[in-house]
Amino acid sequence: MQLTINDKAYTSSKTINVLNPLTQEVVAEVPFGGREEAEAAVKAASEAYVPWSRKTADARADLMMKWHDNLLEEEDKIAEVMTKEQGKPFKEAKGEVRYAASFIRWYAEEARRIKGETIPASSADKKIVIQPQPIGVVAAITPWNFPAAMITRKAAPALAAGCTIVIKPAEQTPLTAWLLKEAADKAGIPSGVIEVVVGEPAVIGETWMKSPLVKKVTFTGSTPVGKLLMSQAAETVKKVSLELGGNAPFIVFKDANLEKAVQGVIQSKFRNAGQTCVCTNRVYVQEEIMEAFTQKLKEKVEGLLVGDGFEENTDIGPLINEEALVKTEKHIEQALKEGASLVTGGARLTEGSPLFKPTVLSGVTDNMSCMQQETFAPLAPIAAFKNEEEVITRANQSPFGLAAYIFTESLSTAWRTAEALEYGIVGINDGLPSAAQAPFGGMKESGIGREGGTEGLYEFLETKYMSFSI
Ligand SMILES: NC(=O)C1=CN([C@@H]2O[C@H](COP(=O)(O)OP(=O)(O)OC[C@H]3O[C@@H](n4cnc5c(N)ncnc54)[C@H](O)[C@@H]3O)[C@@H](O)[C@H]2O)C=CC1
Ligand SMILES: O=C(O)[C@H](O)CS(=O)(=O)O
Repeated sequence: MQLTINDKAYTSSKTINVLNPLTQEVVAEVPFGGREEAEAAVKAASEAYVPWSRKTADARADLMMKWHDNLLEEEDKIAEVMTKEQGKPFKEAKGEVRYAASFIRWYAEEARRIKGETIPASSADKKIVIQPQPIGVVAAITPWNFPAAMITRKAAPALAAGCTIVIKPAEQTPLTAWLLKEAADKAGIPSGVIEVVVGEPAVIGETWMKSPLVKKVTFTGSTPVGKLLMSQAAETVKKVSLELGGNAPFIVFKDANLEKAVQGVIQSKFRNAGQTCVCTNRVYVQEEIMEAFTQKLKEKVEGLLVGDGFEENTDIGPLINEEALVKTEKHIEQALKEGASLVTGGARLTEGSPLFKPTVLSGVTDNMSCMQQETFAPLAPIAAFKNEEEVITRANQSPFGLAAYIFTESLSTAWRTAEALEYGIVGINDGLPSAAQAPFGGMKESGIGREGGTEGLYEFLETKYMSFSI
């Protein structure tokens, strides 16, 4: 695959192999850039910034919609590449392409509604006007788990605001990123407005964080890397948006609709083989319904098909790498050693396989690693709770605060519990709350800022006011 920066081929002679996580086969060999490529991308984005920001909102929006249309036209092609390099089932990959495109559409519409306002001045001879302005060149660093949507969730609001953007995709999934870039080029989005650099994470990251041309950094990935970028941003006081790790509690009250609650666990736990930052990581079930809920969940989980993402009925594909599999095995082993019980699953499909059986543990306690840490795998540990006050306290006992889920048929219970939970996203009888129009993001160490919604647009705008003496 020929990657370019500002329409010029990489100078880096280094390459990496993109591997299929299911088969370990080489999907493609791609150039692996470093400082030179990172600097060239920022230079191109900086040169493209003034012309792009001076286009009318309509002009930017029209080009964005052409990009949107190109993605939908190439849905199958992009999804096929995504399944090959990331492993998610093809049907999920197609859904991700549509989800990714939805951010472009939503922000193309928002571009036309970036408004200022006037403020009544304290004296008759003054007028005060607020004028939102684009922040400038944006640097985005994105993860492997959503190779398309995590790019457009950053690039779409940035372009709508009038910014240009340099993007470093995860080294595991550069091909999807490149297809998005090609679709943008085909839409007529000028060179330099979106630049994609595949290469050394630490080198590219440090180059962009040190560059005075980069005004904003937006990152989705692990909390440790997010903290590093935040510290690097301090040197030039860059604005940061961080979407980091999670540890989502899924709370099932005794009055919950059991069918809905079980379906909610399936949706929020096993999507992308449990490799999403909003995946349920802890299931809390009120003790009165523990037996009925666990049995129903066991039956549903055992109906999930683990296998090759290109098989039509596959529900769960491979984990991204061996490290992820070993972490999952350790979480299960430790829980069982400390008294938890295996309800279903608990191992790889076969010895050494990258496929992990969807697993449910019961009798889990809060001190276990599978409850304390983000497993990022198809593991659902279940713990019992007695009452609302207790479960809220336990659910909040985490340094993370991204997503949480509540299943109950009582509006009062739902409202009280949702308000008390320290999480940026709360699904109430809903296991799939993410949407382009909603401000996605976390509290505490799950991140800073929001992506999606109008809030997501303002992450790429500076607020300026002008005071006129008339
Ligand atoms: N919030 C989310 O959606 C995600 C959370 N995670 C969490 O992170 C854990 C580890 O996953 P990884 O893929 O290893 O995440 P990671 O944070 O290492 O990688 C995410 C992105 O950061 C880049 N990166 C890594 N080190 C960097 C550095 N020093 N400077 C600049 N960029 C750097 C990577 O190349 C990739 O593009 C997962 O198990 C999960 O718990 C991972 C991916 C997405
Ligand atoms: O980072 C993630 O895991 C995604 O943001 C999850 S979602 O947006 O697809 O819900």
